[in-house]
Amino acid sequence: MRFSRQMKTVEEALQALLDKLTTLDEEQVQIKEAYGRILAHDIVATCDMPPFDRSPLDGFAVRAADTVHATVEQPVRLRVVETVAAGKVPIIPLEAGCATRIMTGAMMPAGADAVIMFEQTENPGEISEVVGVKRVMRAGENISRRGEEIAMGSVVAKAGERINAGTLAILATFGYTQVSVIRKPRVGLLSTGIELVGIEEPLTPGKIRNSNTTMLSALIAEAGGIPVQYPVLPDDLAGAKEKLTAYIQEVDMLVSSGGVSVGDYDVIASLVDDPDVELLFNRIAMRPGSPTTSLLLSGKPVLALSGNPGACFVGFELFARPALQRQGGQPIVSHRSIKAKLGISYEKPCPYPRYLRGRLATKDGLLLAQPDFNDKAGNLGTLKNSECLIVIPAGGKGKQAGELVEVIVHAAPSWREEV
Ligand SMILES: Nc1nc2c(c(=O)[nH]1)N[C@H]1C(S)=C(S)[C@@H](COP(=O)(O)OP(=O)(O)OC[C@H]3O[C@@H](n4cnc5c(N)ncnc54)[C@H](O)[C@@H]3O)O[C@H]1N2
Ligand code: MOO
Repeated sequence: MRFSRQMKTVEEALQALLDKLTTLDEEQVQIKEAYGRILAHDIVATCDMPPFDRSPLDGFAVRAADTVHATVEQPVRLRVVETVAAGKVPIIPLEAGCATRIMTGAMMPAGADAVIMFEQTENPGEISEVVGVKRVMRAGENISRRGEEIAMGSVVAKAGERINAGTLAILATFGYTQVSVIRKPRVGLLSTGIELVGIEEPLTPGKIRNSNTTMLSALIAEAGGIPVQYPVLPDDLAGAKEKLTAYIQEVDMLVSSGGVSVGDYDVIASLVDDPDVELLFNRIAMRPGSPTTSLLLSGKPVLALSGNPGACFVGFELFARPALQRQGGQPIVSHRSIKAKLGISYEKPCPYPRYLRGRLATKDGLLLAQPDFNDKAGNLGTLKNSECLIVIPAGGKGKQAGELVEVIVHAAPSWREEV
């Protein structure tokens, strides 16, 4: 059975997983802790912005009608009745022949309908009881009107958006001290295999250090989840299943690495025929990571990635990140691929689509996708350089430099310029 199961395409497998996932519930966080979180609801403006008519300049609030004869040679002289600083309320309504000295951000006095900047008046550096206006003003000129940017009640940020510095400026301006966000998915992390030793342990023959758990913890945190690390799974099926069943009660998803192929000690693989699990997929038409498996245990998802670090990384990007995005209420980023020109020919034949790690670069202003040739599934030295997955379609020919390829961007591109 384990050797004959039908393969799903990457798209079919991802859909099968996403179909089983729902967005988690919401929680309230203080605005100080909200950076990077996902909004659970639309945010509405609680007042107009600006909240009052204000001056965008340091200058004089005037009545435009008073300035119709003003010229540089013959300025119109107005009596200065008051000075208004930002934060103060003007008390003297402006009458004909008068002006109010006004600072940037200060409230407009009643009766004024324009602001002239200091630089367009006589003796701009001087504080005097009379101001000489050197040009004609239009009614409404240089006034930021109440609500001109944002009207009270309008939606200023949408559910599902990630809170960034700009969102925080909006929340602060509208007086939100707390905000409802989607709870972060708790992701249990497991690895399998008695060859694995801890980072601090010495290497003895046959052993390697467990690098996947540390790598996956970072990827989970980066994707908005909370990694919860569990001990390496025992390599007997009954023991492993018991542990998995206990761990999954404490988290929203389990992600494991290793033990999914057809080896004698592949405990996750042995679970796929278990009547207590609902198998979503097992073996995918892709390279690397074809043994990637997913199943539901106690109704919650287990995503079993390949043990090979390169395949584990690619499997995370293609399946775990979208799954976390779905649970975390975010848009599914891998559904949006872009097209770029392949920078270097990739001619390795492959019966399945190949997801090459790579990076985005520019040459003469054009976008290039540069594959990483150190792409054996067991290699890990260049995982740190990956910012995208370049899709090479199945078939014997691969793709030539300059051909358009599909690219799934998973990290902020560095846009290095190729020379
Ligand atoms: N007869 C077959 N053998 C294999 C097949 C196959 O189809 N038929 N598929 C190969 C492919 S493709 C892959 S990928 C691997 C997947 O193996 P598993 O996911 O079961 O992983 P393991 O066998 O446990 O380990 C593979 C490799 O990765 C190392 N590893 C495991 N865990 C970690 C970790 N946490 N940190 C660092 N490195 C880890 C492990 O020592 C192995 O070297 O199977 C092929 N075989
Ligand atoms: O997933 Mo295995 O990498 O496909 O080598």
